[in-house]
Amino acid sequence: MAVDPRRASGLQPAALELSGIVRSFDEGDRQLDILKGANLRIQAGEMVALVAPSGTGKSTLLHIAGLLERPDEGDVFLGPVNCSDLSDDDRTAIRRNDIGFVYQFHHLLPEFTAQENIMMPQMIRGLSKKVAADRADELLAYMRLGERGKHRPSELSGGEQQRVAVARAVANAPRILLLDEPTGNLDPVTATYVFDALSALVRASGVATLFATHNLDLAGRMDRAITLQDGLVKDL
Ligand SMILES: Nc1ncnc2c1ncn2[C@@H]1O[C@H](COP(=O)(O)OP(=O)(O)OP(=O)(O)O)[C@@H](O)[C@H]1O
Repeated sequence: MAVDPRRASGLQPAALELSGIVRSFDEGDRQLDILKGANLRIQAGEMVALVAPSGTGKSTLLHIAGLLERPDEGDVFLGPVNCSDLSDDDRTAIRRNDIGFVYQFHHLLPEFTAQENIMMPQMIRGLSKKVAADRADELLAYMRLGERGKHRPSELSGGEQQRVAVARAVANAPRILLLDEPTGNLDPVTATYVFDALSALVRASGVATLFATHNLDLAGRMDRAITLQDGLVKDL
């Protein structure tokens, strides 16, 4: 795997670093320049809120950080590894093993129970059913969902579904956790409850977390908040 020599020596690398990210989209006869050299560093165990108006590029930044898209220019480092140099197969392996995603809508598999949904990414990784089930039960208990493991998503409340989605995202103990409006569909009390459970998990696991939200109360409870302005990351 490609290790960038500039990162392998000297200062401890950030868990996630975006460097000079440029991304544009063609819209008919004009070009939308969404990211124009964005830089961002997140340390292990750090929780960073991304708060910016609709259409400024939050999802685009998360997709690039999560190796779902390649930028037009710039580099994404996970620790010392420059992911820009990697093949699509290597990027997929990193995405599966080292990065967790949570979206506004839970995207749980409807025909499987909460426990099975949390087992799924572990079994795709090659862990045994027993190991995956034990880890799922541990995460369900951590998210205070111990009684809900055998329920299907349709039998859970919105807040419970999102807590299962968080548990699934961290099932493989990722180094990076990316959340795109995970509480956007929840009432404020439930959003706070989901956030509290997530935040305890982040603190306990040391995962580097980037959390896009419009909820300023939640943003204020994270280590720091950033925004996107004119295609660049700025402190909020
Ligand atoms: N694949 C694409 N093709 C063309 N335009 C795109 C594509 N992806 C995003 N865009 C455009 O880029 C801009 C930024 O989109 P993005 O989804 O990143 O914004 P956002 O800040 O996450 O917005 P929201 O808060 O509404 O989810 C929007 O104008 C969007 O229409």
